[in-house]
Amino acid sequence: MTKKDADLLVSLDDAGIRREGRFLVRGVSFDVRRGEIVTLIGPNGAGKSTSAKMAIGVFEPDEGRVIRAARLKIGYVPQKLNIDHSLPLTVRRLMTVTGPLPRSAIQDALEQVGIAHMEEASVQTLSGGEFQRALLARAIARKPDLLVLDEPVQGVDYSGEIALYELISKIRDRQGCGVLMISHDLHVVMAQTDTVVCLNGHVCCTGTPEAVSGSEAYQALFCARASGALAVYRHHHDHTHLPDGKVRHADGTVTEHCTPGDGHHDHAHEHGHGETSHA
Ligand SMILES: Nc1ncnc2c1ncn2[C@@H]1O[C@H](COP(=O)(O)OP(=O)(O)OP(=O)(O)O)[C@@H](O)[C@H]1O
Repeated sequence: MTKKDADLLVSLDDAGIRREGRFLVRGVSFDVRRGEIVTLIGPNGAGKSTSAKMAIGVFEPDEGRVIRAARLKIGYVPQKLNIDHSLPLTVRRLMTVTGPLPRSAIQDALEQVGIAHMEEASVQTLSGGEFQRALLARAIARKPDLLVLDEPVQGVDYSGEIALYELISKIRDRQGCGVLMISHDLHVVMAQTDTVVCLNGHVCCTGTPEAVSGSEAYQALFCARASGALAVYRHHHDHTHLPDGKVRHADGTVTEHCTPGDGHHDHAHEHGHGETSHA
């Protein structure tokens, strides 16, 4: 990597993907370092999965650059996993479908995610939360440098979501890996995230979520979401997305779209994410 940073795992610099004559995403820049949790948020179709796939090398950028650390080991939890439900598949087998693993590595990974007792269970019988844990175990079993999770809380209830994000944070602490997560929703991931990248076809804003300290603040966050109130995090904007999809710039001009050149305010302000017209 050219960036002089021993902990840097992956770096996207103004990266974009073009398909059929249009950009799915462009102007995407962010870094993931060892020990850091970076969360991509944004509405459906915002380009979160596409950006994550650029980060891990599934897609090569059509513009800009993506650099990865040499010999980077990646553990990936995809958004969807098509499992043929007519075939019996145990959790242990799920762990090894993409390659062999020593039994001790399987057991250690299942233990880390809290389902060691389910090694012989059939995948079809797992609850949503248990299934996500099994996928997580599969991704961490080979001790990746970078763990990439596309919507890790699908099919998981509310308290299960919090438990899963806490688990991901624990895995980061224990394995010292970097984590790139995708979420629809900042509110629940907020407490476990170091950096948030808000996407809407491009990077709208990047920032550090407010530190959530102690159980009281954590509760407040939980209630804030339940009541439809807005979580607060810091970021910088120099343009506003209007409800009709147009973009109002700092100088008051309105354009059909934003451009990768759209930067950020030079002063921080607090912003309720639910209020932006990204969604
Ligand atoms: N291979 C492709 N060819 C053409 N369009 C694509 C391709 N892959 C994705 N898209 C489109 O690119 C846009 C971004 O998709 P992407 O899956 O990255 O969004 P996302 O933010 O992850 O959305 P979601 O929250 O719904 O998963 C969408 O409009 C999608 O339909």
